[in-house]
Amino acid sequence: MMLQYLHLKKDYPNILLFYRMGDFYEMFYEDAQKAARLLNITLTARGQSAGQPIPMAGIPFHSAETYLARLIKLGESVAICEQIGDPATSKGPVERKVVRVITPGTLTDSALLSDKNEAVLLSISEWGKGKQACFGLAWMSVTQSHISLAQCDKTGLVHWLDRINPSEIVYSAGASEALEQLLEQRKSQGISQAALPTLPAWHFDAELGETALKSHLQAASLQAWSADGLTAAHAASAALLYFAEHTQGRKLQHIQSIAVERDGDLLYLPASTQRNLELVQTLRGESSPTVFSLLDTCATSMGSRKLKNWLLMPRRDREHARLRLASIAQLRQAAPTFPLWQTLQEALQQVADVERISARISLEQVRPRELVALKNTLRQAAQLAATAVPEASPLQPLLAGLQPPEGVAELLAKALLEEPSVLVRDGGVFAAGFDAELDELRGIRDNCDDFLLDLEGRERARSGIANLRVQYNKVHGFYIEVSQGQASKVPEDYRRRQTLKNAERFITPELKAFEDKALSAQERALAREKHLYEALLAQLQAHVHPLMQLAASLAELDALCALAERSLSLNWCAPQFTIEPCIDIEQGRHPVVEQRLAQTTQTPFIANDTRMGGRTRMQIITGPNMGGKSTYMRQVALITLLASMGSYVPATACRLGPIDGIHTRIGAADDLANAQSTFMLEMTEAAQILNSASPHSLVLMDEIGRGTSTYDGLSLAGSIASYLHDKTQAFTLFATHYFELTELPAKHPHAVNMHVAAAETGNRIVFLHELQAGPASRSYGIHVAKLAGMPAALLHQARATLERLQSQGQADLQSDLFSAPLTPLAPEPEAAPPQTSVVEQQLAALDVDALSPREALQQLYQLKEALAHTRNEDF
Ligand SMILES: Nc1ncnc2c1ncn2[C@@H]1O[C@H](COP(=O)(O)OP(=O)(O)OP(=O)(O)O)[C@@H](O)[C@H]1O
Repeated sequence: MMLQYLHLKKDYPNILLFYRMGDFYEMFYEDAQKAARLLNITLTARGQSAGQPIPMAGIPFHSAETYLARLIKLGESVAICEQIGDPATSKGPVERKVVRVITPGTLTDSALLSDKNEAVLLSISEWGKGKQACFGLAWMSVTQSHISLAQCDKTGLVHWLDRINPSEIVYSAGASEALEQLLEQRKSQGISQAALPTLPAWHFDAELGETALKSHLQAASLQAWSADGLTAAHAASAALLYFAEHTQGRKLQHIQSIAVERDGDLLYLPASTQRNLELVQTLRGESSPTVFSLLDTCATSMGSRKLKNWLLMPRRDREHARLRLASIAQLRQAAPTFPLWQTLQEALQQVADVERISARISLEQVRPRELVALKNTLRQAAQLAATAVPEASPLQPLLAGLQPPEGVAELLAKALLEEPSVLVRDGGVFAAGFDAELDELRGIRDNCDDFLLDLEGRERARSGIANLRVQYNKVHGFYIEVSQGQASKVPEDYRRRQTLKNAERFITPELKAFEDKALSAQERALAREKHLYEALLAQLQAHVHPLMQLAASLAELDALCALAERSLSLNWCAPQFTIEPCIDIEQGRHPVVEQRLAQTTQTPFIANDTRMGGRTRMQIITGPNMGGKSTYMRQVALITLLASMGSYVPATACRLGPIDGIHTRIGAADDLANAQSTFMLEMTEAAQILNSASPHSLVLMDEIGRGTSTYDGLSLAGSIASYLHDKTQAFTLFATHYFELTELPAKHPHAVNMHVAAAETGNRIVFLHELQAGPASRSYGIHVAKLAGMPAALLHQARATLERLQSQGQADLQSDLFSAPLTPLAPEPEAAPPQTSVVEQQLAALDVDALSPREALQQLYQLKEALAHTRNEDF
C-alpha cells in the first residue's frame, strides 16, 4: 500500500495528498507532520520505513470540508485521492486515483467558497526581450464562464495585480528574478495573499494556448473576441487552462467566452486606494462598515459579486455607467404602487446562485438540492422576465435575458423529489414515476413492512410463541427474536443467529430468501439512482451555457435593484457626465461616515461642495485635526468612484469629467503592518502617484511629509504639491498641517486654499466640518490635545513653546518654500497643460482697448452664451 501511496505522491510533491483509507483521509511523512501542525490533529505512526516509523495523520472523510477550508485559508493546496476500485474484488491495495486538486484559486465547493467573493486564478507569462518585453495575463474564476486576457508592461502589471486581486498566481518556474521578486514582495507587504505555484516553462506556450482557447470557443479564430495576436496572453492561457483543468480532473466545458481587457479602458484604483477608501475592507481588515457593505443590499450572492466587480473595476468610458444610471432611474419609479426595484427584489429573494450551480453541473459536482433550487429559480426567472416595463426601457434587454432555457425546469421537476437527500449516495433523490426500474426496486423495499408483519403473524401461529417478533438491524440483517424462556419452543427449521442475555435471535429459510431479495433491491436502487443522476447531469450539460447567461442577467438586475434602493433610501442623486475636465459636487457627503453618524450619535453629516475644473486643479486643505479633512477628501474620491461605476451619488448634484484613476496617499496606523519604515512607505507611495497620475486623475494627499523632521517634511510636501500642480496636473486634494503650504496658491494659479472651519470659544474648540474658501486662520493642535485628555501642565508648556516659536517667526521659510523653480526637469516629457475652456480662449484673444462700448457689450453677451453652451455639453 505504501508503494501505491508513494507512486501517487510523486506527482504532487509540493501539496498535501489526502489518501483515502476507509472512512479516513490519511497523510504520511512530511504531509502528516505539516497537517498535524496546521490542523492541530494527532500525529501517529504506521509501519516502518528504513527502520523508522512512518508518520501518519488522518481526518474523517465526512468532516473533510471543515479541514479543507482551514487549509485553503492558510494558502495550502490539497490533492484528493479516492478509492476507485472495488475492495471486494481487489487483489492487493484497492485501486486509487487523485480525482481532484483543491487550490485557493480553483475552488468550486460551496463549503469552501465565499458567497460574495470570487476565487480568481491568474496566470502570468513573460514574453519578448528588451524593449519588446511584455507580460501576458490570463485569469478566470472556475465558477464563471469566461477567461479574461490582457497584455502589459511592468507598470501595467502592478495595475492588473491590484485590479484582479487573485487568490492564486501561476507563473513559470523559469520566470525572471524581477517577476518573482515583485510577486514575493507584494505577498510579504500584505498587498496580496495569493498562493504562488509555478509550472515548468513549457506550459507557457502561445500556440498551445491559442489552440486551447479556440477549442473552448469552438471557433477557427479568436478574431471575434479581438483576442488574436495576443501572443503573450495566449501563452498565459495555456498554463491557466492546464492548471485549472488539472485541478478539476476534467475539461472546463463551461468556459465559453473571452474578454480582452485593456489597461486604458479601466479606471485605475491602486491597492492603496482600495484600502484607504475602505471599499471592501476596513483599515482594520473587517468587511463592514465599508463602501461595499453599505451598497450591498442585493438579494442574491450573484448580485453581490457583480456589484463588487462594478465597484472595483469601473470603466473609463461612460457608456456602461450611463446605461446603469438609466436603468436605476427606471427602477426607482413606481410600478404602480411600489417602486419597481422593490417588486423585482422580492422575486429575486427566491433566486438561487445559478452561476455557481451551472458551473458545478458542468464539473459534475452539483448536489441534488442545488438542482431543486435551480428548478425553482427557473420558474421564478420566467415570471421576472414577464415584468412589464416600457418598450424603450434600458431594462428591456436584461429582462429578455431572464427567459430560462426550455425544458430544464420541467425535466428537473419530473426527475427530482421536492426535498431530495443531501448526497446521491444516500438515495432518495429521484421522484416516483421518473424511472420504472427504480420504482420497481423501491417497491420491493416498501413492501417489506407488509411482508414482515405477515411473516410475524404466521410464525407466532406456527410456534405458539405470542411475543415472537421479526426485526432488522444493520449488522445482523433480518431475524426472529424470542425471549430466552420461549427459545426451546421454536420450530426445527429455525437457525440460531445470535444469543443475547434475555433473548435468542433466529433466521428461517423463508426469511433468509426475503433478506437477500430486499437487501439487493436496496443496493440496486442506490446504484440505479447514481446512474440516473449521471445521466441527468449529462442531459443538463447542453444547457450550461444558456444557464450561465441567465445567471449574468439575474446578477445584473439584482445589483441594479440594490443601487436603486440605496439611491432612494440614502437620498442620492444621479451624476452627470461631461467631456469638460471637472469634478463639480454640490452638497457632497461621505456615505459611510454619514451612516455611522446617523446610527451612533444621530448628529447630521455636514455636506460640502467641491468645485474643481477649468482653472482650479488643486485644493490645499488646512484646518484642525478632527476637523474633517480626510473625510472630505475621501468623500470626493467616493463620489467620483460611485459615479464612474454607474451609481447614484451622495450629493444633491454632481458633474464629472473624464477620470482615469484615483490615487491616494493617506497616512494611517496600518503602515505598522508593513515591515517598511513608515517614511519609506510614504515616499514610495507618493513616488508611485507622481509617476502614474495624469491630468485626468484624482489624487488625494493627506499629510504628506509628516514621517520625517519638520523641515525635511515641509520641503518635500511643498515640492510634491508643486510637482502635482505643474507637472502631473491631476485634480489634487492636498490636506496638510504645514501651514506654510497655504502660500502655494499665491504662486500656483491652479491651486486654491480651502479649510475646514472650527469655532473657538475660550479654550474650547467646536468642529463645524464645513469646508470654506481660504486658509485656516490657525492650527488647533493644542486644543485637540486638550480634548484628548492631555494633562493641564503639559498643555500649558506646549502653549508657551508655541508662542515662543511663533514670535521667532517662520516668515523666511514660508516665502522661500516655493521660490525654488521645479527645474531641472527638462528631459521629462511635458504633460499637456490643463485644457482651457472656450470662454477662456475667447477672453485671452480679446483686445479690450480696441473695443467700442457697444462691441464690448456684444462680446459680453457672446461670452455668456459660450459659457452656457460649455456647461450644457454633457454627453
Ligand atoms: N462633514 C462632516 N460632518 C459631520 N461629521 C464629520 C464630518 N467630517 C468629519 N466628521 C467627523 O469628524 C471626525 C474626524 O474627521 P477626519 O478624520 O476627517 O478629520 P481630519 O481633519 O482628517 O483629522 P486629522 O487631521 O487628525 O486626520 C470623523 O470621524 C467624523 O466623525
